[in-house]
Amino acid sequence: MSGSLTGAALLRDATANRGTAFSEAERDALGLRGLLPPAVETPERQVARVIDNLKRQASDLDRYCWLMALRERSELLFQRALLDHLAELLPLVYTPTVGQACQQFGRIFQAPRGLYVTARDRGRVRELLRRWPAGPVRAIVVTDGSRILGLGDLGANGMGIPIGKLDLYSACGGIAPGSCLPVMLDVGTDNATLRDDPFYLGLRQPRLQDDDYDALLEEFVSAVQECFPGVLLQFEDFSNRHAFALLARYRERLCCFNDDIQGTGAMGLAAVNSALRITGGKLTGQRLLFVGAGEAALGIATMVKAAMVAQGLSLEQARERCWLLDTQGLLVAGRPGLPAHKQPHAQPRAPLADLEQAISVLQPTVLIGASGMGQLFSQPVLHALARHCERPVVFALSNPTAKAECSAQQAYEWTEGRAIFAAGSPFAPVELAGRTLVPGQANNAYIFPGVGLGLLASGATRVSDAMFFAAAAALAAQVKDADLASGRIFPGQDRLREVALAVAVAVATTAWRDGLATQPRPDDPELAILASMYRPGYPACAA
Ligand SMILES: NC(=O)C1=CN([C@@H]2O[C@H](COP(=O)(O)OP(=O)(O)OC[C@H]3O[C@@H](n4cnc5c(N)ncnc54)[C@H](OP(=O)(O)O)[C@@H]3O)[C@@H](O)[C@H]2O)C=CC1
Ligand SMILES: CC(=O)C(=O)O
Ligand SMILES: [Mg+2]
Repeated sequence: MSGSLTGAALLRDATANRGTAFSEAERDALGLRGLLPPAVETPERQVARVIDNLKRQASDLDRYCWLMALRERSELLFQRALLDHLAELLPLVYTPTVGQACQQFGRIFQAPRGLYVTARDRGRVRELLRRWPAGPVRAIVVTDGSRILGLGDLGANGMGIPIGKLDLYSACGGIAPGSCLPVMLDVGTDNATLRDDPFYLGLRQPRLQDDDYDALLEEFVSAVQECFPGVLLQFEDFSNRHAFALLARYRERLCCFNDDIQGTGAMGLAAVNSALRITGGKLTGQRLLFVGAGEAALGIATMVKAAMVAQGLSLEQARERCWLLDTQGLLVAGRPGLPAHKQPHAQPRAPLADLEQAISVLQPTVLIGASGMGQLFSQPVLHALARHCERPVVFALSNPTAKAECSAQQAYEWTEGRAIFAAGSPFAPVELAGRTLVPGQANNAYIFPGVGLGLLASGATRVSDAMFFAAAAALAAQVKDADLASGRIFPGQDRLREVALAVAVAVATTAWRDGLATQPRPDDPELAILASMYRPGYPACAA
């Protein structure tokens, strides 16, 4: 309960309000009688009303708005509905609808949420952070809005992403919403359409560059360390112009990680390993072709190569099995202007210009799209893949749905139902030749909530690569034979909380093993972490 609030003030406090679930006794003790309709309802009945209302909305964006408005009335009911209907509501608070919400952010804006630190706040960032009213902050998700899903630079509209990611921290990772802080670093936007949009809510100026950008980031991270000691900082949807450099700069300074590089890396490694349980192949025998050579692709390629090396290949041999293609063609050594983050992935061979040619020549067994470009996996591309590979693995990781490199229907149809398909955004099962094929959702949502929980449970001071390998193994171990039998390489979204617990135990165990923890190791880590997880319960009021 929020302090000693009573009466109308209590009903207006979103963190404390339970609406019609206040009991008869609470209504008397808290001065609520007369301010509520007489029915006393169970949380289940309240959630049923939420679902009923959502069904009656005209569009998913309307459903998103309805849920955000609900949260302004009762955070508890919002969280309860999300937890009880995770698979159903995930596509609303997360991809794909959150993408639309970000695009329309200024139009659908109802109430501020989270913290805005802007280019104009140089010199007073600490002051802003100290202004945050909610309880002790344990987890921050921060973006600068420069690469929101596959939608590009959305400036301050990108705030929908940290909000959505933190909803999953609570619903899946069991981290209390009151200790989660979404942050928008508004450094301007290079999206001229947005800057001209009358409803745009961010700074109408070009993005800060170079030293000015770095100085604001430095001030922000220092202020975070000072104001919220021990906090976990997740970098999200920064463009690759800064993402790799920021990770390198800060990973040894505080407990932080980049979800798009590292979280996606762990998810991708687990996804490939799960798919191989269907094909019966070995990781060291695969040839992977990534379309895209940015954060997601390089995050996965780095982890896959390390896993191949751990299984006996030399780094050189592992490198020869992972090919990357970007807007300039295949990543080959000696290509002029290769940025530092791409260099370790370039291959000493003649360039190949296009995807179809690359497939014919390299004959990949695993094709991974992380390009942010919808429909790149055309019919000829998937035909070429299926020609040389009996069970091709096809991951269309780009979000939201319209940016997927192909749909589930296309992946199955164009490979005669032989593909093992998963996508970043959810796709419905596909009926083909009398079979029902169930695509998995290959999204870092299967990793980051558990990583966050494990880091906080162990009080980790730093986030290590070993933690992401442990997270990948824990996720892969959660995949059941029944999932694979339907073609789905990950557990259903309704099991995301269970998955997060398993990932958290693996991450925390790594922190305890490697001397990165500040919290004592409990006798039974799984039981202790489970007990620590937030549940949107309705305890009796201290009346
Ligand atoms: N499913 C999941 O869990 C995740 C999905 N994603 C999604 O992946 C996508 C990419 O994200 P991220 O890696 O961070 O973005 P980046 O901008 O870092 O990388 C995009 C890459 O795609 C390349 N590319 C763009 N168009 C083409 C094309 N036509 N042909 C070949 N390559 C192309 C770019 O080439 P160049 O380098 O030459 O510009 C770049 O290398 C986004 O849609 C995002 O939503 C991201 C993280 C997690
Ligand atoms: C899933 C995710 O992090 C992305 O698409 O950026
Ligand atoms: Mg992201």
